[in-house]
Amino acid sequence: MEQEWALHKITPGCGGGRVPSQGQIGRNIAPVFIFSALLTMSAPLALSPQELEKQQAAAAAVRWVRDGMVLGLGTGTTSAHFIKQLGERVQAGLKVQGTATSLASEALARQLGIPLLEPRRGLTFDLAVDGADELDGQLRLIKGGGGALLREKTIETASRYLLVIADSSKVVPVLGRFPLPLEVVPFALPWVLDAVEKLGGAPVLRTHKDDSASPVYSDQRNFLVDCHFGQIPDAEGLAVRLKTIPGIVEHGLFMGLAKAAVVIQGGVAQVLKPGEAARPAAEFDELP
Ligand SMILES: O=C[C@H](O)[C@H](O)[C@H](O)COP(=O)(O)O
Repeated sequence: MEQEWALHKITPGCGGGRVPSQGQIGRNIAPVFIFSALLTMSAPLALSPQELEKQQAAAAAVRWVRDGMVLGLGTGTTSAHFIKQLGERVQAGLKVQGTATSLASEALARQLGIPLLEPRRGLTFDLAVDGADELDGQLRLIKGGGGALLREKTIETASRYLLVIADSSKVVPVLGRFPLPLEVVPFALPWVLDAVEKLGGAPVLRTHKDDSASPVYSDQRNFLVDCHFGQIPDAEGLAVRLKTIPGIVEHGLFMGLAKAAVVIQGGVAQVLKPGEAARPAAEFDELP
């Protein structure tokens, strides 16, 4: 299925192999529907400690959404918690509109009754809320573990405020533990792999977990390549070099975009801002 990646995440440091984040799910079943069903089942599901942290970060963020906001809706498991909680507020009367950063998030938002806006000239966003695969103290991000990096960077560049929501595992001193995702035009793949190796990376074409001959496609029908660079001390420099390689449509380094992050630390939702000490999210009545 085209959207299978929505429930699969690559595992840091293991050659781009991916694990289902909702258990073993058959490839022939649309994951959006499974995920939606899980979110709407009446019997409460036991969430793992990590899922509870994601839910907690999402709850802190949804508290700052106000009537009239135009929202960018992120992709991934943490964003799905946010969309679900936003949907509850919309059902309770909150007036917002949004554009989703993936077909999976769009389907979830639509199912929950969140009004959606199509891409158009001049459309900007008051607030984008999205997860991340890694973030450092300057709020540099690695994103794209769910394959949505191109739409995410597009929407988040058009947003006045990007708020990252993340569980405690996502904060790192230096980016690079998580392999850097690239979206690559299929024709260009061999030369992109050569060029990334010359930059010191170990690129791996993302394939389906149960069929390593079958590449994962992005929503744009491009390939996804996960690049192990080890620590990335000069993320800005690497981003510039990746942009010069023909066939790389986008890379998963997001710099200078996030205004703040809500991260769970010691069980408490903390606000991180670039280069500042953490403060409890509960101290902020409005966006930090
Ligand atoms: O392409 C996917 C996105 O960049 C996600 O926001 C990122 O992978 C984090 O996902 P999760 O919240 O599932 O850890």
